[in-house]
Amino acid sequence: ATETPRAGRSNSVSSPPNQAVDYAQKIDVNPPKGTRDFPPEEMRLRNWLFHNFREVSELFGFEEVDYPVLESEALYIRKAGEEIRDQLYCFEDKGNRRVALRPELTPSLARLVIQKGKSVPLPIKWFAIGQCWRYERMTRGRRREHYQWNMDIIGVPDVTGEAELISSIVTFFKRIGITAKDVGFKISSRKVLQEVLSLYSVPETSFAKACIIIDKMGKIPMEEIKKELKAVELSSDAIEDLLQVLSMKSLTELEEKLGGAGEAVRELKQLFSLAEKFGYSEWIQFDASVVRGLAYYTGIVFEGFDREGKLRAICGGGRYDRLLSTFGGDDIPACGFGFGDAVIIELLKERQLLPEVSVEVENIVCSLDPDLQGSAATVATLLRGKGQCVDLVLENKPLKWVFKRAARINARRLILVGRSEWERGMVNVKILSTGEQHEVNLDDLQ
Ligand SMILES: Nc1ccc(Br)nc1
Repeated sequence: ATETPRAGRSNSVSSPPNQAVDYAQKIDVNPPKGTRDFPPEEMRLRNWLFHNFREVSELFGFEEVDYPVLESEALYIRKAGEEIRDQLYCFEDKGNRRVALRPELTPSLARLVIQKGKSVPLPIKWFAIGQCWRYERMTRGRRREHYQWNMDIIGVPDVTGEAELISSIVTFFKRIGITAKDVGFKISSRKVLQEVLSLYSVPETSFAKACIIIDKMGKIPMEEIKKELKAVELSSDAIEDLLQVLSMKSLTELEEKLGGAGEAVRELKQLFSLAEKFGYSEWIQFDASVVRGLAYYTGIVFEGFDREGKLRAICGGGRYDRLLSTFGGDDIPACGFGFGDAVIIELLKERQLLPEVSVEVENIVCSLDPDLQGSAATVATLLRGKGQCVDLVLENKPLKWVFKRAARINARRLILVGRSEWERGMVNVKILSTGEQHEVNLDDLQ
């Protein structure tokens, strides 16, 4: 007898032939398109990743929060042409409410901060790990859900906020074995765009739209970028100037263009200076082409990238000083980032850095005599009471089957409850790695 893995569970208890059964249509056992199951091995890897997200967040003094995966659609109705808006997983519920599966966590955070109002003193430092959704035409075969780790600082206007957030991500990367040779952060500021466009009479409403268009650089042809920028009322001169600035990779170059008096250059210089103090200068670089694809960013923006250039952005974030006021809240400065659960795993695979997350159980307990099943339960409960993990064999199985299961679950010890030993208050303990076996008095078992 072996512990036979079964492709799909056959109906072990067959219904009696004369009983009418409704032959339900065989269901599709795969999860909905674009979504994932997390069977044990994948769940252990996910738990390992989230454990590291949590450990770093707590190391930085952040408190964990969460919000409903279902939110009012109104949280996401932004008119800047964002992909996140086009792919909103939204519908009308049975109460005729327009609702959406959250595509990101930041609007929920803004909603909760406003709800809490003065009852939560500033600065707020919250983190969350939540599943986010998009309705993507499956033609592109991309996922429709992912888990995002977010850290946000509300109420700190200085770039010390952004510097702290980048430090937390660097700390995370170091914890899991990623170095500055593997990844870096491209850093810029939307104030660069703002200061260039301020040289031209560009309507205020064009700014966010222009950012979303520019974020598509490298993803769609440059001619299309220019066409879309013209459509949001940027003149040809403004576009040429903008594209020239966006190609800049040095703060010196930027300062020559914008001068040193503006906020954009001053804040970026301050951030790079703080990076020295935090000790992560080798991880960051100025790159004016970084604007990120969310309309609400107003200042510093950054994204983590893999230096081999094979993968999509690993994480991204920035300052969003206007989001709370656009939701009717006070004018409170804020910054934060989002870090998805997919690209990082691809990167770890690429770098052979995936952790060993095998299942490990301290004890497997079984009785060889059907009359001693209860005694085995007593032994299991005694060990569990001492904090020991026990896999209790719940049916009368041959020893060969027990050994096979013990090997599969990586059990360290096999506790055998046999009649003659039990009558003497003893059990048989076998160390499975060495085969060493000895009798132990139940009172001494630990
Ligand atoms: N916003 C968002 C949601 C879900 C996935 Br997968 N990617 C991006």
